[in-house]
Amino acid sequence: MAAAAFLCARAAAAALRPPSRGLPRRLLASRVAAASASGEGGGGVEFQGTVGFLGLGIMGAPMASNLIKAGCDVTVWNRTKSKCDPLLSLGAKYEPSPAQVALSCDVTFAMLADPESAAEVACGAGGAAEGLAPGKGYVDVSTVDGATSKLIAEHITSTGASFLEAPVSGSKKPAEDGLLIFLTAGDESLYKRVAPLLDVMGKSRFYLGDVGNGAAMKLVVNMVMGSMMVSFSEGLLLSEKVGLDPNTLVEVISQGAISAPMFSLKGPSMVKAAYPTAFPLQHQQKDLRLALALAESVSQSIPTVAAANELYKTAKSLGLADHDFSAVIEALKAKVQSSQQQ
Ligand SMILES: NC(=O)C1=CN([C@@H]2O[C@H](COP(=O)(O)OP(=O)(O)OC[C@H]3O[C@@H](n4cnc5c(N)ncnc54)[C@H](OP(=O)(O)O)[C@@H]3O)[C@@H](O)[C@H]2O)C=CC1
Ligand SMILES: O=CCCC(=O)O
Repeated sequence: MAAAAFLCARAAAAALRPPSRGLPRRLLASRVAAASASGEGGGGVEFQGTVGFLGLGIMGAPMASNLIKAGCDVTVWNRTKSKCDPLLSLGAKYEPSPAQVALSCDVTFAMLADPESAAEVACGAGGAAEGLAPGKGYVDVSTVDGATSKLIAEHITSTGASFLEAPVSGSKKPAEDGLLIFLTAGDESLYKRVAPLLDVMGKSRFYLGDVGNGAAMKLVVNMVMGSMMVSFSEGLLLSEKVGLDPNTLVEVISQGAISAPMFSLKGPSMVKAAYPTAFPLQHQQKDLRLALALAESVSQSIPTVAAANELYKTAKSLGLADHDFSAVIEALKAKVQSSQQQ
């Protein structure tokens, strides 16, 4: 086994020790490094091998970075090559296509924008499937629908490799801090094999059975989140309209039964009409679109989500696709303005 891979195994084992769970990741990473350097850290679960990472956007970059900082031997690829540079500075290797990453690594993770890009990177020309073979694993952590995930699973497993879907709950900051929540489904032995890596990048993980269940869980969580954000936006605007200070509303909400980290985190900047991107609005709208299709597939009506989706679509048409999803409040403002003009 390569020295770096061994270090990764020990780092991951150290990361699994119960007292370390929930610590700020930087502290954990330095603890892991110290444990490795001192020769401490035998026993526990070990990851044996090299790790590929495809897709270095808002989420993929910090996730890959945490693996590197934990001592893993990581090879990266991104469509826009310049986004690989910070990872290369940290010690990552580079390969010029998803196929070559998959060929050179034991397990490859993918964090892509949407179903189309996830399928293209896994199954398209030069895609990961071309580099996979028996004994290798492919873990798709992108948020996609179950049908896309099953399609990718079929391509991957037809090479003899194993497949795990593992979308994440948690945004940019939890990704940086290694505090994501993994919603996994698919090959259980691959799940167990990569568990040490998931524990470097996240604070918890769920194994949900067959491929499609992780995607479904993620879409249900995000449809609730998208509707909550719309309801919160309506409250902020209404409070202002009736002469209240929306900052006080944020504080009142934070102390009561509907308190949510999302409101406390995003409320103050929303009041200032600032939307620094953690979760791009276009991805939230994609998730609502996919959740609506999921609900349709079991003939369930989700009218609140349908209404929220329309607002995110309006926000996109206002040029806010790349802003944080909290910018959906601007679609409401536009609606209020146009109704006042009528
Ligand atoms: N941001 C968040 O808070 C969270 C996001 N997610 C989900 O994670 C996934 C990634 O999100 P995030 O990192 O925020 O998104 P970004 O938009 O920051 O990154 C998207 C990534 O996908 C790549 N990509 C897009 N289209 C293609 C394509 N056609 N071929 C190859 N690569 C492509 C981009 O490459 P390039 O750099 O070249 O554009 C980039 O690496 C999404 O599915 C999202 O829903 C899940 C949890 C939280
Ligand atoms: O998919 C994005 C989720 C963002 C979050 O969980 O805060």
